[in-house]
Amino acid sequence: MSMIASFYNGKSILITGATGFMGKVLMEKLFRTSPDLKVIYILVRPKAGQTTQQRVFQILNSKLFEKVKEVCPNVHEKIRAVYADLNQNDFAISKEDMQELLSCTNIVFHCAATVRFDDHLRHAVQLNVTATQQLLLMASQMPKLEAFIHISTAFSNCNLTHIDEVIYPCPVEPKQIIDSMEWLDDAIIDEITPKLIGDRPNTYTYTKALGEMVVQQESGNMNIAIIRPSIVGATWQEPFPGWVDNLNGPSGLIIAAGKGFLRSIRATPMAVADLIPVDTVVNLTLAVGWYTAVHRPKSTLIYHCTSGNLNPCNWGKMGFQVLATFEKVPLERAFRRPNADFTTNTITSQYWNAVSHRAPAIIYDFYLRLTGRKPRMTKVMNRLLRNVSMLEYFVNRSWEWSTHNTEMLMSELSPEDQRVFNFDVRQLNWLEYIENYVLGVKKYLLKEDMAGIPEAKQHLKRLRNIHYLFNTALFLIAWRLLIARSQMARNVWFFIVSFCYKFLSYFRASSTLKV
Ligand SMILES: CCCCCCCCCCCCCCCCCCCCCCCC(=O)SCCNC(=O)CCNC(=O)[C@H](O)C(C)(C)COP(=O)(O)OP(=O)(O)OC[C@H]1O[C@@H](n2cnc3c(N)ncnc32)[C@H](O)[C@@H]1OP(=O)(O)O
Ligand SMILES: NC(=O)C1=CN([C@@H]2O[C@H](COP(=O)(O)OP(=O)(O)OC[C@H]3O[C@@H](n4cnc5c(N)ncnc54)[C@H](OP(=O)(O)O)[C@@H]3O)[C@@H](O)[C@H]2O)C=CC1
Repeated sequence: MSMIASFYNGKSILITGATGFMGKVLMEKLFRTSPDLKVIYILVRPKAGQTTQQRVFQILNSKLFEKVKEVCPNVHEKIRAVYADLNQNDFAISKEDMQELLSCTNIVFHCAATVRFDDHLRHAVQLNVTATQQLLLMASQMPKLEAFIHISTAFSNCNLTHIDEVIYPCPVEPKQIIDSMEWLDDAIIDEITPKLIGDRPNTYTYTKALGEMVVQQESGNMNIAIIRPSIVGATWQEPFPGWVDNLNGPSGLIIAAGKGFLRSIRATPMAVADLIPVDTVVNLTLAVGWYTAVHRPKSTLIYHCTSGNLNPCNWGKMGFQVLATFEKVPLERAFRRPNADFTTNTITSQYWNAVSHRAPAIIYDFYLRLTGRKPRMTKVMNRLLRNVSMLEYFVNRSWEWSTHNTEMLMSELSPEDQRVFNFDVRQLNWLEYIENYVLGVKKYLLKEDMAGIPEAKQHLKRLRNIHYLFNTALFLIAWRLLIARSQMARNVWFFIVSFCYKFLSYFRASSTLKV
């Protein structure tokens, strides 16, 4: 019997961010491996016209939870959706709910965050720093609390190249930042944001670093641990390979590439692509929850959940495998044939953006106008290129994360726990994982039917013919313009034509002689 699984049985667990990518996989695994847990409280806000209950209902009835229903048929009764908005004071939780949470919770998993790179500093601080502080305050009033697990990111210190499992302080104290956000207006915040984030690329990584400082400062005598995953990707094994449901990280780029919108990127092919499957992160998180509660380490331990130092893969290999999978399993209704040119040079990248991205969009919009439709491709392309430029920082650098605590924890697990809560990324076969990732993007994210593959392949053949036709026409027009203007070009042209004529005459004569 798994020690970790039995540890969670009978427990009341509080999860923030349970409606997010990682939160859903965390809940799924908990219910599947510890079906006798007491209750999972999740802090949920209404969203997109759905009440909190409707959101939970939708999650529990999704494909991800199919296996859970077999092992835990009463899963609906074991999940308690608590109305909460982490942007509000006391999270806008009702008094009764708060009372129940404070008196019953044994373990807290804090996953909620804003992961947008371009979020306004005020909002990013509110969610990634202030809400973390408030949640810690709540946790400190929980008499039955055994462990508080905070999910951070391996990129919270991406301004460094070698990162240890320690907290690196930011120059300005989080408390000062929180206070200043209350009285500074947006214009001033915009002005000071670049100075505050310093050599970090965005408000996300900066506020996640501040969040870690808050955890350290407010830990009191609670058992706390911090997990730092790198770029979280689709599931590797559980509950089935390739599950993914949002566009963050590489998923959005995989779609953009598969649909032929994005055909080149400023990326370093040899740079380490530090991807980590979401089920690996969840397994480590549950193991850390158990270890922190049972072994009560004296200080707050930080666990890097990364792949680069144990089983490195690079962006070049990843891009190649993504394309190879699209050869076999193309996406439907592609705009152009998929391609992946990686360039490290800014000028070359701008050239490809003009030729490979903007020009086809303009031509397509022209065609839409001609056929009486509203042009839209240029707008889509500009937005895509803006979003891609935000990711470029991460695909042109390599980082080294030490993983002593993660490896120590692995060695502490029984063979059964190492199997059930496997986070040993050395066993990951990248080519297989990427292929499943691409298939998962097609099936679970785009909801495309596998029966449509022959039609998708046919469509790509048509696109290839259009491409050849277009290039031939372009060449002929360019050549015609050139020979109209240059004597030299005319001489070359007559030389080629007479050479071809002589060659053909000789060929015909020699074949006649043979007969
Ligand atoms: C040559 C081609 C190369 C490709 C080859 C194949 C690819 C494989 C090789 C890959 C090479 C490159 C891979 C790059 C990987 C990048 C790594 C990223 C590094 C992460 C490091 C940090 C890790 C973390 O800790 S954080 C988690 C990651 N966070 C993110 O990824 C956030 C990034 N996203 C954003 O910041 C924003 O979403 C942004 C700026 C990209 C988009 O903002 P924008 O304002 O343009 O859009 P929205 O208005 O927000 O949305 C428009 C529309 O889309 C819907 N939507 C947005 N996000 C999501 C989502 N995550 N899931 C689902 N839907 C989403 C949104 O609802 C809107 O829909 P509407 O219907 O219009 O409302
Ligand atoms: N994805 C990645 O590549 C990585 C993620 N991480 C970290 O992992 C954690 C989980 O990330 P991930 O699952 O990918 O992120 P998602 O964006 O998928 O999920 C974020 C979660 O936070 C919730 N949330 C956001 N704002 C509020 C609010 N005001 N009130 C209540 N809930 C709110 C969201 O709820 P709602 O559904 O209502 O919006 C959602 O459940 C984060 O801490 C992130 O920093 C770390 C490294 C990489």
